[in-house]
Amino acid sequence: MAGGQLELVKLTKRYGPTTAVDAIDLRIPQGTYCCFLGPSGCGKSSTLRMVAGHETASGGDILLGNANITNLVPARRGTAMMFQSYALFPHLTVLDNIAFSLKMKGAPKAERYAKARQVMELVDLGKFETRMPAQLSGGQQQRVALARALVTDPGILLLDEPLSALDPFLRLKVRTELKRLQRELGISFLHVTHGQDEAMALADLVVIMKDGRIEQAGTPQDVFHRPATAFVARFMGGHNVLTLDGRPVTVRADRVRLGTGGEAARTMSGEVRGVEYGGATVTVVMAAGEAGEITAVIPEEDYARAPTELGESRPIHWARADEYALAAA
Ligand SMILES: Nc1ncnc2c1ncn2[C@@H]1O[C@H](COP(=O)(O)OP(=O)(O)OP(=O)(O)O)[C@@H](O)[C@H]1O
Repeated sequence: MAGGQLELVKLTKRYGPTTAVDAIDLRIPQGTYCCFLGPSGCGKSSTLRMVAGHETASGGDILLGNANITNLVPARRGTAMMFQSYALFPHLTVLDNIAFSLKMKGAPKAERYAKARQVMELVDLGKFETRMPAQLSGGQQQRVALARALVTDPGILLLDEPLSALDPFLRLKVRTELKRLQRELGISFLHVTHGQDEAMALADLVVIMKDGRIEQAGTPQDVFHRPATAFVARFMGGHNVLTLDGRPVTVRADRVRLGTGGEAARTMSGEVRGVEYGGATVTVVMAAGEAGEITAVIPEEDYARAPTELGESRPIHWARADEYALAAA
């Protein structure tokens, strides 16, 4: 399947009185790894389910390539979805689980198995073809689910929290594998996640949602270095959101330093409220009067030269060039 650009135009989902997705516009070029990020209930899954066709749109359009797929049945869209629960058939072998959707499409047996084996190689499942799902580890079951979604040659792969059931070690490993697969296949992946780190590591395009709307869509560098709103800055973490000279600004925590700065810096006094050792860095939380609470993340060797005491008053500073103006709330 060619796939092509995915475009959401004023896409809306209402459940009774609740507007879960509020007229969002988004363009995702072909071959993009796109992560949807946001707090619980912001509408990420509803958006994904509308693209998959598992949920009807209450308004707006979904365009894939040259086709308007808004009202097509899921099997006709050229999309495939990998579920968090994997949803494997317990009584079918790995090979039959993966070949199943081709059987539904009426493909002859030899063709289904050849295609299923090709996809199994892609996700490194070759030696498990005769196993039943119960005889596989969680990570292997997940690869079966992934292969099953890919066997129909989708133009877009949709993944709803695909890594959340895995332990941290496996999560990192599968994350790398997903990225490799996406690059190899050249199709877009739309991946819903709660994890900022996961989105930063995987995405070409990060879409941050809040209350059914897109708060910001951009590269990981865009959303981290240039958060559009206080919400994005706080949600991505690593930022101080402050009111300076009467306007909302953000200053990255790793740009704040202890001590007095030069002329190009803004220096203020803070009282040390907390110190947390983090290995390569030390996090110091200061109460800075009207500016509010300021967090500084300092390289360990800098901190070791002038350690702080709780309750102590200390000057802190940062370069004015590191202040980034936010849109007013
Ligand atoms: N089938 C449904 N019926 C009624 N309300 C629903 C339904 N599904 C979702 N909602 C509501 O729509 C809003 C968005 O839900 P959605 O599942 O899209 O959010 P989400 O960002 O994916 O959340 P989470 O991260 O918790 O999965 C929520 O307020 C939710 O309660």
